[in-house]
This record gives sequence, structure tokens and C-alpha cells, in this order.
Amino acid sequence: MRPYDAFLLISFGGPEGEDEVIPFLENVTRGRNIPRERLAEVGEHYFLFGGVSPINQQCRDLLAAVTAKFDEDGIDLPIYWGNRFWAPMLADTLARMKEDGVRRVLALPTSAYCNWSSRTAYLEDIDRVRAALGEDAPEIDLIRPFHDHPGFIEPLVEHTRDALDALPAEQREGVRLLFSAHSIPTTMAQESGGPELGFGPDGAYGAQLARVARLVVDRLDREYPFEVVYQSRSGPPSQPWLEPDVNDRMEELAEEGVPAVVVIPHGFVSDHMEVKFDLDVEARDTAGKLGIGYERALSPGTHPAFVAMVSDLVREYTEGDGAGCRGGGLPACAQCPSRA
Ligand SMILES: CC1=C(CCC(=O)O)c2cc3nc(cc4[nH]c(cc5[nH]c(cc1n2)c(C)c5CCC(=O)O)c(CCC(=O)O)c4C)C(CCC(=O)O)=C3C
Ligand SMILES: [Fe+2]
Repeated sequence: MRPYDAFLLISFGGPEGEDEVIPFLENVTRGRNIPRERLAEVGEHYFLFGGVSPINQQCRDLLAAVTAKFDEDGIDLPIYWGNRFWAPMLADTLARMKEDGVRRVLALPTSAYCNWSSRTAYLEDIDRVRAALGEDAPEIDLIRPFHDHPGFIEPLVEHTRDALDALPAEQREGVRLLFSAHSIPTTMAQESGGPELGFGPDGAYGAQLARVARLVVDRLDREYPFEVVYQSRSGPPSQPWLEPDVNDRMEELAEEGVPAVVVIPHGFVSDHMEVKFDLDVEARDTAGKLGIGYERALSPGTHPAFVAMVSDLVREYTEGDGAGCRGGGLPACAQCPSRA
């Protein structure tokens, strides 16, 4: 039994008004080599929704559900929330935790996979914030990547079934399932675990994405053809990022005569802006232009199995050894807690 005295949700953060969009984007992109044109373009995505990203409300909803679940499961830990890029900022939350006398924290990141952006960046931010707090800064253990957890898979299965059901029968027959994740630079993908660890060109991240897609399809009513695609590419055009892009791939599939796609955003835990704009606006529009059917499965969000997973993961650490990433049948990634 480890002596944790608080639970902390660490998320990305997002603007909740038009005046917050640019400062938020500046926070996200500081030192990240993102072209100005890309920033302006992404700003427009937020302005289309009144400057409000859905991600903060999704965190509040998840925390409400987790609070109830902890009560039910007898997990007696106060719950805190801090973001990397927008209020409530991690630095402020940790300062408050320190004032509250919190010493050991078990933290859940809102990302399920292994790559610099989804894992290492969180650890680096934690280190920076702790260093600034100085002596008596709470110690933080970051919960392992959970892409292989049944509580992540189950909601995706159910939501994929719902999306398939929403297609007309004749389209469902020839449908292609597109499992979509955030693209990252290919160098970043390789750094998540390359050939030396037994992974392919998309690294441990790509292997995990392929594995989750397989696990979901295995639980559907029949074997559907499926593939992993990427979305939300950023960075300068000269820099290679993981491909194919969801829109490019839909174009090829339409040419091949595929009548419809179901897009499953399995790279994300909730329907935040990358899902709401890049899939529900942009990819849907592409499908419309191509004249093919399009349905988008919901991400896990506050599905009861996903909420139960949070309790489960907490108990892995409080009651078990919290040994870290199981690899989900794959080798552990380069950043895996179990390699540290
Ligand atoms: C792997 C991954 C996830 C998934 C898991 C995770 O790790 O959470 C993710 C999530 C998210 N990404 C988000 C938003 C943004 N990401 C950006 C930029 C970038 N993302 C990257 C990767 C990822 N991002 C990368 C490699 C960059 C390039 C800059 C860099 O190398 O760091 C930019 C800058 C503009 C742009 O270029 O698009 C924005 C605004 C939001 C909030 C959405 C909302 O507001 O609802 C969320 C949940
Ligand atoms: Fe991102």
C-alpha cells in the first residue's frame, strides 16, 4: 500500500472564450517550431466554436463521474485538477496542493499512449512545476499509459457499434473503419520506441494504435476491414509527420469504390477540439465532397467503463505494485515507466 494522499487529473487545457484563444495557443506552441500560418488556422477552429474548447468541460464531467465512482469504491482521496496549457494551470493546482499539506500524488494524464507529447511532456512539466515550488513540493507518480486497458477498449467498441448502426445497411456492407489518432513527427514516433525495441516505422506509438484498433475490431459482430490513419498534422511542411492523413486516405478509398467510412478517434480520450473540428467539420466535409457515407464514433468521454478504469488504475498503485505499462502484448515503449 503506497501512501498517496491525493488524486490529480492532468490534462491539456483549452480556451473558454474568444479572448483566451491566442494566449492559449501561445502557451501550447512556445518553443515548438509551429509555423505562424498553422497557428492562425488553428485559431480559426476555436473561433468557429465561439473560442470555447470542449476539453475543460469534459474534464469537469470526468471528475464528477470519478468523484462518484471513488465514493462507491471506497477510494478516499481528495481530487484535484491541473492543466498543462490553460486554467486551472498545473502550477497553481500544485501550489494549492502544497498549501493543503498534500505530499504524495497519484496523477492521471488524459492521454492513453506512449510518445513524447502524450507522456514525456507531462513528466517534464511536472518536474518544472515541482522545481518552482521548491521544498515540500508534492511528489507525483504519473499513472501508466492505459491504451490496452479494457476500460479504454470497451467504450470504443460500443461507440463503434453505434456508429456502424447509424449507417444505411447498404453502406455498412462495404464500410471501412478508420481508426484516427493525432499525427506526430516521425522522429518523435521513432523516439517512442524504434526497431531496436521491436517496433516498426511508426514506433511504439504506431504499434499501440494498431493494437488498439485490432482489439476493438475483434469485438465487433464481424471482421471489418480497418486501418489506422492520422489527423491534426502540424509543424512545417518540410518535416515528415505520421501518415496517411484521414482526408487523403478517404479520397483514395472513395476512388476504390468504398461507399462509407466510420472514423473512430481512438487516439483521444474525449471529443475535444481535434475531434470536433478535424473530424466532425473537416473530415465530414471531405466525405460529403467525395459522396461517401461518414459516421464518427464517440471517444470514451465519461463512459461508465472508462470511469471505472480510473478507479481500477488507482488501485493498481494503492493496492498493487503500480509496475507501470504492461505494453498491451507489445514490448514496453522507450518512455515506459517499467523501463525507467
Ligand atoms: C499526440 C497528441 C495528442 C493526444 C494525446 C495527448 O498528448 O494529449 C494531442 C492532444 C491535444 N492537442 C491539443 C491541442 C493542440 N495541439 C497542438 C500541437 C501538437 N499536438 C501534438 C500531439 C498531440 N496532441 C503535437 C506533436 C503538436 C505539435 C507541437 C508539439 O510538438 O508539441 C496545438 C498547436 C496548434 C497545432 O499545431 O495544431 C494545439 C492547439 C489538445 C486540446 C484540444 C482542445 O483544445 O480541445 C489536445 C487534447
Ligand atoms: Fe496536440
